[in-house]
Amino acid sequence: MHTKENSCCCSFEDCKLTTEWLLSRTRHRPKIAVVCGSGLGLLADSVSNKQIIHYEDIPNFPVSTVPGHEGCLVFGQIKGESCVFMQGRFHLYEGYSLCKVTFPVRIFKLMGVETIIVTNASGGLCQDFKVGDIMVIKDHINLPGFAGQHPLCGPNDERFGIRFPCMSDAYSKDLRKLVLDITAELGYSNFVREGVYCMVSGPNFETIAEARMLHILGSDSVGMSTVPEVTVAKHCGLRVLGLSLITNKVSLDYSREEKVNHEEVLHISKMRAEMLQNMLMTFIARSHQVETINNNNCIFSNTV
Ligand SMILES: O=P(O)(O)O[C@@H]1C[C@H](O)[C@@H](CO)O1
Ligand code: HPA
Repeated sequence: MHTKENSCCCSFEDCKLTTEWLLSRTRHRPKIAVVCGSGLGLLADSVSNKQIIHYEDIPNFPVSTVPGHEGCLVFGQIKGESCVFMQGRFHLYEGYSLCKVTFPVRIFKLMGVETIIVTNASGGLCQDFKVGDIMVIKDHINLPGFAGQHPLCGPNDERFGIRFPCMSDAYSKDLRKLVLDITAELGYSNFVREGVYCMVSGPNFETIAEARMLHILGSDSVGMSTVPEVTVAKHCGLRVLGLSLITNKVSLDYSREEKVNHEEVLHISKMRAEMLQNMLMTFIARSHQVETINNNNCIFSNTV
């Protein structure tokens, strides 16, 4: 029987059960995982030798409830590199605990993944950003974490990672450099930026006063995901690349009339997915150029 309720399912044994289930159903052994943000499921289109497994069939996995998040794992290869795409992620505002939201990250680690690429749609706070820009995430602000909504709260299992992980280097400098080199080669530099992503819980978009506050705090973009996944990935020693598509400009000005909505977010994501896909394909093909350092605190690596 698969449990689909929102009980905590993140014990090492639960993760092991799900991992063993997946390993017994696929011959793919991915080294790279990609989390597709809102409307970005198309990123998995270029995968060859595809095998699709629906979340609802996977023991302990949550299911997607948000439009633009399909709800399946896509295993396969990109330019000979074995990868898995999460077409659809989980959010705190859906009612899932952060332990459920980040569950797939630990499964990827147990399956042997070394690098995770986390993508999202976000609102631009930096006044220089334009709709359609792609922001390479260099750092984040974990706003829900400040209020105790943190995926690592609770007993720490040392098999995943240490109690007090360092987050000052959560986004690999080497991977950021590689992706920036690739964007220059592709001629994309005029719409690729670097910046700080701030997570809010959602589900409402920000008030103008909130947006002004986030901007003053040093956030270049704001969204409702990514930070829990990145935190858990760093905790268990995965290398992280974060890419944020700016789908709307967040209003800091009471005189502006535009109003953001989810349909617009999905529309812009779909329009830009091809560019992001080109970046990702080249990045995945060349990611082995960046040496794998086990920056981890985690002692299990492939013990399943
Ligand atoms: O999953 P992501 O972070 O890409 O989704 C963003 C944030 C909300 O879920 C939604 C708002 O339109 O898009
Ligand atoms: N705010 C929060 N999350 C978002 C936004 C935004 O403006 N755009 C896309 N996701």
